[in-house]
Amino acid sequence: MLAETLAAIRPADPGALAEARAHQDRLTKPRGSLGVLEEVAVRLAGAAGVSPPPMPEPAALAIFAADHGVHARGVSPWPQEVTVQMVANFLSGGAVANAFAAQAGASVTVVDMGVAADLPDAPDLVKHKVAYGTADLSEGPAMTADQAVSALEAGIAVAKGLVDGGARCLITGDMGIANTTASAALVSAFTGKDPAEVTGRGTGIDDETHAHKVGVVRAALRANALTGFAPSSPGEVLRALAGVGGFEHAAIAGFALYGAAARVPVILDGVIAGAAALVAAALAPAAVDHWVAGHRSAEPGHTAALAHLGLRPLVELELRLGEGTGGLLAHPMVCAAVRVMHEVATFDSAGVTEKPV
Ligand SMILES: O=C(O)c1ccc[n+]([C@@H]2O[C@H](COP(=O)([O-])O)[C@@H](O)[C@H]2O)c1
Ligand SMILES: Cc1cc2nc[nH]c2cc1C
Repeated sequence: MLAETLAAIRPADPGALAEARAHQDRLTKPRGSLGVLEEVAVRLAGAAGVSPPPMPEPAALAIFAADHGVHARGVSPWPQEVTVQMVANFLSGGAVANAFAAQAGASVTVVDMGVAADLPDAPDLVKHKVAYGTADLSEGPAMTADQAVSALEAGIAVAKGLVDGGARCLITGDMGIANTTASAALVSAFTGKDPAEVTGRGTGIDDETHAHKVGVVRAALRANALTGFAPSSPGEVLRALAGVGGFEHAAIAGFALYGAAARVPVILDGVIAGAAALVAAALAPAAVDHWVAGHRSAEPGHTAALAHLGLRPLVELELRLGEGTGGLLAHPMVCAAVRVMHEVATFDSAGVTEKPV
Protein backbone atom coordinates (compact mmCIF):
# COMPACT_ATOMS: atom_id res chain seq x y z
CA MET A 1 0.00 0.00 0.00
CA LEU A 2 2.87 2.38 0.84
CA ALA A 3 4.81 1.42 -2.29
CA GLU A 4 1.68 1.83 -4.43
CA THR A 5 1.00 5.28 -2.93
CA LEU A 6 4.58 6.44 -3.43
CA ALA A 7 4.56 5.21 -7.03
CA ALA A 8 1.40 7.20 -7.82
CA ILE A 9 2.79 10.59 -6.71
CA ARG A 10 3.49 13.08 -9.50
CA PRO A 11 4.89 16.60 -9.19
CA ALA A 12 2.91 19.70 -10.11
CA ASP A 13 1.84 19.79 -13.76
CA PRO A 14 3.84 22.54 -15.55
CA GLY A 15 1.09 23.15 -18.13
CA ALA A 16 -1.58 23.66 -15.46
CA LEU A 17 0.78 25.94 -13.51
CA ALA A 18 1.43 28.13 -16.57
CA GLU A 19 -2.25 28.24 -17.48
CA ALA A 20 -3.23 29.20 -13.92
CA ARG A 21 -0.63 31.99 -13.82
CA ALA A 22 -1.84 33.35 -17.15
CA HIS A 23 -5.46 33.15 -15.97
CA GLN A 24 -4.62 35.08 -12.78
CA ASP A 25 -3.24 37.87 -14.95
CA ARG A 26 -6.44 38.07 -17.03
CA LEU A 27 -8.71 38.54 -14.00
CA THR A 28 -10.13 41.95 -13.13
CA LYS A 29 -7.56 42.97 -10.54
CA PRO A 30 -4.11 44.48 -10.78
CA ARG A 31 -1.55 41.72 -11.42
CA GLY A 32 -0.36 40.14 -8.20
CA SER A 33 -2.82 42.08 -6.07
CA LEU A 34 -4.05 38.95 -4.31
CA GLY A 35 -0.52 38.35 -3.13
CA VAL A 36 0.09 34.91 -1.66
CA LEU A 37 -3.48 33.81 -2.49
CA GLU A 38 -2.59 33.90 -6.19
CA GLU A 39 0.28 31.50 -5.53
CA VAL A 40 -2.04 29.23 -3.53
CA ALA A 41 -4.51 28.98 -6.41
CA VAL A 42 -1.73 28.42 -8.94
CA ARG A 43 -0.20 25.79 -6.66
CA LEU A 44 -3.50 23.91 -6.42
CA ALA A 45 -3.87 24.05 -10.21
CA GLY A 46 -0.43 22.50 -10.60
CA ALA A 47 -1.28 19.85 -8.02
CA ALA A 48 -4.64 19.01 -9.63
CA GLY A 49 -3.17 19.10 -13.13
CA VAL A 50 -5.94 21.39 -14.33
CA SER A 51 -6.67 25.13 -14.27
CA PRO A 52 -8.75 26.28 -12.57
CA PRO A 53 -8.34 23.56 -9.95
CA PRO A 54 -11.41 21.95 -8.36
CA MET A 55 -12.83 23.73 -5.31
CA PRO A 56 -11.10 22.19 -2.26
CA GLU A 57 -14.34 21.29 -0.53
CA PRO A 58 -15.78 19.51 1.28
CA ALA A 59 -12.86 19.33 3.66
CA ALA A 60 -12.18 16.46 6.02
CA LEU A 61 -10.10 16.74 9.17
CA ALA A 62 -8.46 13.62 10.59
CA ILE A 63 -7.10 13.85 14.12
CA PHE A 64 -4.48 11.15 14.71
CA ALA A 65 -4.02 10.43 18.41
CA ALA A 66 -1.21 8.56 20.14
CA ASP A 67 0.87 8.42 23.30
CA HIS A 68 4.60 8.62 23.78
CA GLY A 69 6.98 6.64 25.98
CA VAL A 70 9.16 9.73 26.29
CA HIS A 71 6.42 11.29 28.42
CA ALA A 72 8.02 9.43 31.35
CA ARG A 73 11.06 11.72 31.00
CA GLY A 74 9.11 14.75 32.20
CA VAL A 75 9.05 16.66 28.89
CA SER A 76 5.42 17.81 29.16
CA PRO A 77 3.60 19.44 32.03
CA TRP A 78 0.43 17.48 31.26
CA PRO A 79 -0.46 13.97 32.42
CA GLN A 80 -0.54 11.33 29.72
CA GLU A 81 -4.21 10.51 30.27
CA VAL A 82 -5.12 13.89 28.71
CA THR A 83 -4.53 12.30 25.28
CA VAL A 84 -7.32 9.77 25.70
CA GLN A 85 -9.53 12.29 27.50
CA MET A 86 -9.18 14.71 24.59
CA VAL A 87 -10.08 11.92 22.16
CA ALA A 88 -13.35 11.56 24.06
CA ASN A 89 -13.77 15.33 23.89
CA PHE A 90 -13.26 15.33 20.08
CA LEU A 91 -15.84 12.55 19.76
CA SER A 92 -18.40 14.43 21.81
CA GLY A 93 -17.77 17.62 19.84
CA GLY A 94 -16.33 19.68 22.68
CA ALA A 95 -12.82 20.58 21.50
CA VAL A 96 -11.54 23.68 19.70
CA ALA A 97 -11.04 21.53 16.60
CA ASN A 98 -14.76 20.73 16.60
CA ALA A 99 -15.66 24.42 16.80
CA PHE A 100 -13.23 25.35 14.00
CA ALA A 101 -14.38 22.38 11.90
CA ALA A 102 -18.00 23.52 12.25
CA GLN A 103 -16.91 27.00 11.14
CA ALA A 104 -15.10 25.57 8.10
CA GLY A 105 -17.79 23.00 7.29
CA ALA A 106 -15.25 20.20 7.68
CA SER A 107 -15.98 16.67 8.89
CA VAL A 108 -14.00 15.37 11.87
CA THR A 109 -12.59 11.85 12.02
CA VAL A 110 -10.64 10.75 15.07
CA VAL A 111 -8.10 7.96 14.72
CA ASP A 112 -6.67 5.98 17.63
CA MET A 113 -3.15 5.31 16.40
CA GLY A 114 -1.88 4.23 19.78
CA VAL A 115 -3.24 5.97 22.84
CA ALA A 116 -2.30 4.35 26.15
CA ALA A 117 -5.83 3.10 26.95
CA ASP A 118 -8.67 1.29 25.23
CA LEU A 119 -11.46 3.37 23.78
CA PRO A 120 -15.11 2.41 23.40
CA ASP A 121 -16.51 2.19 19.86
CA ALA A 122 -17.88 5.45 18.47
CA PRO A 123 -19.18 6.37 14.99
CA ASP A 124 -16.44 8.95 14.25
CA LEU A 125 -13.62 6.90 15.81
CA VAL A 126 -11.36 4.85 13.59
CA LYS A 127 -9.32 2.23 15.45
CA HIS A 128 -5.80 1.61 14.21
CA LYS A 129 -4.08 1.09 17.54
CA VAL A 130 -0.50 0.07 16.81
CA ALA A 131 0.47 -0.19 20.50
CA TYR A 132 -0.36 1.45 23.83
CA GLY A 133 2.06 4.29 23.16
CA THR A 134 5.58 4.27 21.73
CA ALA A 135 8.74 3.28 23.60
CA ASP A 136 10.97 6.01 25.07
CA LEU A 137 12.79 7.47 22.06
CA SER A 138 15.62 8.77 24.22
CA GLU A 139 16.70 5.21 24.99
CA GLY A 140 16.31 3.58 21.57
CA PRO A 141 13.79 3.19 18.76
CA ALA A 142 10.32 4.49 19.64
CA MET A 143 8.77 1.84 17.43
CA THR A 144 9.70 -1.16 15.35
CA ALA A 145 10.04 -0.93 11.58
CA ASP A 146 6.81 -2.94 11.22
CA GLN A 147 4.97 -0.57 13.54
CA ALA A 148 6.18 2.44 11.52
CA VAL A 149 4.95 0.94 8.24
CA SER A 150 1.67 -0.15 9.82
CA ALA A 151 1.06 3.40 11.12
CA LEU A 152 1.99 4.96 7.76
CA GLU A 153 -0.42 2.63 6.00
CA ALA A 154 -3.16 3.43 8.51
CA GLY A 155 -2.81 7.10 7.56
CA ILE A 156 -3.02 6.15 3.88
CA ALA A 157 -6.17 4.08 4.55
CA VAL A 158 -7.84 6.91 6.48
CA ALA A 159 -7.10 9.41 3.70
CA LYS A 160 -8.36 6.97 1.07
CA GLY A 161 -11.57 6.41 3.01
CA LEU A 162 -12.18 10.16 3.25
CA VAL A 163 -11.42 10.80 -0.44
CA ASP A 164 -13.60 7.84 -1.50
CA GLY A 165 -16.31 9.37 0.69
CA GLY A 166 -16.14 12.65 -1.25
CA ALA A 167 -13.56 14.79 0.57
CA ARG A 168 -11.77 17.18 -1.79
CA CYS A 169 -9.41 18.64 0.78
CA LEU A 170 -7.64 16.79 3.59
CA ILE A 171 -6.64 18.56 6.80
CA THR A 172 -4.15 17.03 9.23
CA GLY A 173 -4.77 16.96 12.97
CA ASP A 174 -2.96 15.41 15.93
CA MET A 175 -3.36 14.76 19.63
CA GLY A 176 -0.63 13.32 21.79
CA ILE A 177 0.79 14.54 25.06
CA ALA A 178 4.61 14.81 24.66
CA ASN A 179 4.48 14.73 20.87
CA THR A 180 6.34 18.03 20.51
CA THR A 181 9.43 16.20 21.82
CA ALA A 182 9.18 13.57 19.08
CA SER A 183 8.46 16.36 16.57
CA ALA A 184 11.61 18.25 17.60
CA ALA A 185 13.69 15.09 17.22
CA LEU A 186 12.30 14.41 13.74
CA VAL A 187 12.84 18.02 12.68
CA SER A 188 16.40 17.99 13.99
CA ALA A 189 17.14 14.70 12.19
CA PHE A 190 15.68 15.78 8.84
CA THR A 191 16.83 19.43 8.77
CA GLY A 192 20.19 18.95 10.45
CA LYS A 193 19.42 21.76 12.89
CA ASP A 194 20.63 21.47 16.45
CA PRO A 195 18.04 20.27 19.02
CA ALA A 196 18.42 23.60 20.87
CA GLU A 197 17.16 25.45 17.77
CA VAL A 198 14.11 23.29 17.10
CA THR A 199 12.87 22.25 20.54
CA GLY A 200 10.04 24.41 21.81
CA ARG A 201 7.84 24.77 24.83
CA GLY A 202 4.99 22.58 23.59
CA THR A 203 1.94 23.01 25.80
CA GLY A 204 3.95 25.37 28.05
CA ILE A 205 7.07 24.53 30.06
CA ASP A 206 9.47 26.62 32.15
CA ASP A 207 13.13 27.31 31.27
CA GLU A 208 14.44 24.43 33.35
CA THR A 209 12.11 21.86 31.78
CA HIS A 210 12.91 23.27 28.34
CA ALA A 211 16.65 22.78 28.91
CA HIS A 212 15.91 19.20 30.03
CA LYS A 213 13.72 18.64 26.94
CA VAL A 214 16.55 19.78 24.64
CA GLY A 215 18.79 17.24 26.38
CA VAL A 216 16.20 14.50 25.87
CA VAL A 217 15.98 15.31 22.14
CA ARG A 218 19.79 15.24 21.90
CA ALA A 219 19.86 11.88 23.69
CA ALA A 220 17.18 10.55 21.32
CA LEU A 221 19.25 11.43 18.25
CA ARG A 222 22.29 9.81 19.80
CA ALA A 223 20.45 6.66 20.96
CA ASN A 224 19.06 6.20 17.45
CA ALA A 225 22.28 7.05 15.58
CA LEU A 226 20.61 10.04 13.93
CA THR A 227 23.17 12.73 14.75
CA GLY A 228 24.33 14.04 11.37
CA PHE A 229 21.60 11.99 9.66
CA ALA A 230 21.38 12.27 5.88
CA PRO A 231 18.77 9.86 4.49
CA SER A 232 20.12 7.95 1.50
CA SER A 233 17.28 5.46 1.01
CA PRO A 234 13.61 4.95 1.93
CA GLY A 235 14.80 2.39 4.49
CA GLU A 236 16.85 5.07 6.22
CA VAL A 237 13.86 7.43 6.27
CA LEU A 238 11.75 4.72 7.88
CA ARG A 239 14.53 4.01 10.38
CA ALA A 240 14.50 7.67 11.45
CA LEU A 241 10.70 7.70 11.69
CA ALA A 242 10.71 4.52 13.78
CA GLY A 243 13.58 5.84 15.88
CA VAL A 244 12.18 9.14 17.09
CA GLY A 245 8.68 9.52 15.64
CA GLY A 246 5.25 8.87 17.04
CA PHE A 247 2.45 6.75 15.62
CA GLU A 248 0.57 9.98 14.78
CA HIS A 249 3.60 11.31 12.87
CA ALA A 250 3.75 8.14 10.80
CA ALA A 251 0.01 8.22 10.13
CA ILE A 252 0.06 11.91 9.15
CA ALA A 253 2.94 11.19 6.77
CA GLY A 254 0.85 8.44 5.13
CA PHE A 255 -2.23 10.67 5.07
CA ALA A 256 -0.31 13.47 3.32
CA LEU A 257 1.25 11.03 0.85
CA TYR A 258 -2.14 9.63 -0.09
CA GLY A 259 -3.50 13.15 -0.71
CA ALA A 260 -0.59 13.76 -3.07
CA ALA A 261 -1.13 10.42 -4.84
CA ALA A 262 -4.87 11.12 -5.24
CA ARG A 263 -4.24 14.77 -6.24
CA VAL A 264 -6.40 15.97 -3.36
CA PRO A 265 -4.79 18.96 -1.61
CA VAL A 266 -3.63 18.54 1.96
CA ILE A 267 -3.59 21.41 4.43
CA LEU A 268 -0.90 20.79 7.02
CA ASP A 269 -1.44 21.95 10.60
CA GLY A 270 1.39 22.71 13.05
CA VAL A 271 4.71 21.30 14.17
CA ILE A 272 3.54 17.68 14.36
CA ALA A 273 2.34 17.83 10.75
CA GLY A 274 5.50 19.70 9.78
CA ALA A 275 7.67 16.95 11.25
CA ALA A 276 5.55 14.26 9.59
CA ALA A 277 5.75 16.13 6.28
CA LEU A 278 9.56 16.05 6.45
CA VAL A 279 9.35 12.25 6.65
CA ALA A 280 6.82 12.08 3.80
CA ALA A 281 8.83 14.47 1.62
CA ALA A 282 11.97 12.41 2.18
CA LEU A 283 10.04 9.40 0.82
CA ALA A 284 8.46 11.30 -2.09
CA PRO A 285 9.81 14.82 -2.73
CA ALA A 286 7.11 15.55 -5.34
CA ALA A 287 4.40 15.18 -2.69
CA VAL A 288 5.23 18.65 -1.37
CA ASP A 289 3.59 20.18 -4.46
CA HIS A 290 0.24 18.90 -3.16
CA TRP A 291 0.46 20.43 0.31
CA VAL A 292 -0.43 23.83 1.72
CA ALA A 293 0.99 24.97 5.06
CA GLY A 294 -2.09 26.07 6.99
CA HIS A 295 -0.24 28.11 9.57
CA ARG A 296 3.01 28.74 11.39
CA SER A 297 2.92 27.37 14.92
CA ALA A 298 4.76 29.01 17.81
CA GLU A 299 7.07 25.96 17.98
CA PRO A 300 10.51 26.83 16.55
CA GLY A 301 10.78 23.41 14.95
CA HIS A 302 7.78 24.22 12.79
CA THR A 303 9.53 27.19 11.21
CA ALA A 304 12.57 24.98 10.53
CA ALA A 305 10.38 22.29 8.96
CA LEU A 306 8.49 24.76 6.75
CA ALA A 307 11.75 26.35 5.56
CA HIS A 308 13.15 22.91 4.71
CA LEU A 309 9.97 22.00 2.80
CA GLY A 310 9.83 25.40 1.06
CA LEU A 311 6.28 26.01 2.27
CA ARG A 312 4.87 29.39 3.21
CA PRO A 313 2.26 29.31 5.98
CA LEU A 314 -1.03 31.13 5.41
CA VAL A 315 -1.97 31.99 8.98
CA GLU A 316 0.35 33.31 11.68
CA LEU A 317 -1.55 33.70 14.93
CA GLU A 318 0.91 32.18 17.43
CA LEU A 319 -1.30 29.11 17.71
CA ARG A 320 0.24 26.13 19.52
CA LEU A 321 -2.75 23.89 20.05
CA GLY A 322 -2.55 21.21 17.36
CA GLU A 323 -5.71 19.13 16.68
CA GLY A 324 -5.76 20.58 13.14
CA THR A 325 -6.85 24.02 14.34
CA GLY A 326 -4.37 25.98 12.20
CA GLY A 327 -5.23 23.93 9.12
CA LEU A 328 -8.94 24.48 9.67
CA LEU A 329 -8.46 28.25 9.95
CA ALA A 330 -6.61 28.30 6.63
CA HIS A 331 -9.24 26.29 4.75
CA PRO A 332 -11.59 29.20 3.91
CA MET A 333 -8.61 31.16 2.56
CA VAL A 334 -7.61 28.28 0.31
CA CYS A 335 -11.23 28.03 -0.90
CA ALA A 336 -11.39 31.78 -1.53
CA ALA A 337 -8.16 31.64 -3.52
CA VAL A 338 -9.56 28.90 -5.77
CA ARG A 339 -13.02 30.49 -6.05
CA VAL A 340 -11.38 33.57 -7.57
CA MET A 341 -10.15 31.38 -10.43
CA HIS A 342 -13.69 30.09 -11.09
CA GLU A 343 -15.80 33.18 -10.62
CA VAL A 344 -13.90 36.42 -11.18
CA ALA A 345 -14.45 38.04 -14.57
CA THR A 346 -11.59 38.67 -16.99
CA PHE A 347 -10.76 42.13 -18.35
CA ASP A 348 -12.17 40.92 -21.67
CA SER A 349 -15.42 39.45 -20.37
CA ALA A 350 -16.20 42.39 -18.07
CA GLY A 351 -15.12 45.10 -20.52
CA VAL A 352 -12.64 46.58 -18.06
CA THR A 353 -9.73 48.46 -19.60
CA GLU A 354 -6.32 46.93 -18.88
CA LYS A 355 -3.37 49.00 -17.70
CA PRO A 356 -1.39 50.10 -20.79
CA VAL A 357 1.83 48.07 -21.16
O1 LIG B 1 0.49 22.08 16.53
C1 LIG B 1 1.44 22.56 17.17
O2 LIG B 1 2.32 23.21 16.62
C2 LIG B 1 1.48 22.29 18.65
C3 LIG B 1 2.35 22.99 19.44
C4 LIG B 1 2.35 22.74 20.82
C5 LIG B 1 1.52 21.77 21.35
N1 LIG B 1 0.68 21.07 20.55
C6 LIG B 1 -0.23 20.05 21.12
O3 LIG B 1 0.10 19.80 22.47
C7 LIG B 1 0.40 18.45 22.71
C8 LIG B 1 1.87 18.23 22.82
O4 LIG B 1 2.48 19.16 23.69
P1 LIG B 1 3.56 18.63 24.73
O5 LIG B 1 3.98 19.85 25.50
O6 LIG B 1 2.82 17.65 25.60
O7 LIG B 1 4.64 18.02 23.92
C9 LIG B 1 -0.15 17.67 21.52
O8 LIG B 1 -1.43 17.19 21.83
C10 LIG B 1 -0.18 18.71 20.40
O9 LIG B 1 -1.32 18.56 19.61
C11 LIG B 1 0.64 21.32 19.22
C1 LIG C 1 -6.10 20.38 27.09
C2 LIG C 1 -5.25 20.05 25.89
C3 LIG C 1 -5.82 20.05 24.61
C4 LIG C 1 -5.02 19.74 23.50
N1 LIG C 1 -5.26 19.66 22.20
C5 LIG C 1 -4.15 19.30 21.57
N2 LIG C 1 -3.18 19.16 22.46
C6 LIG C 1 -3.67 19.42 23.68
C7 LIG C 1 -3.08 19.42 24.94
C8 LIG C 1 -3.88 19.74 26.05
C9 LIG C 1 -3.24 19.75 27.40
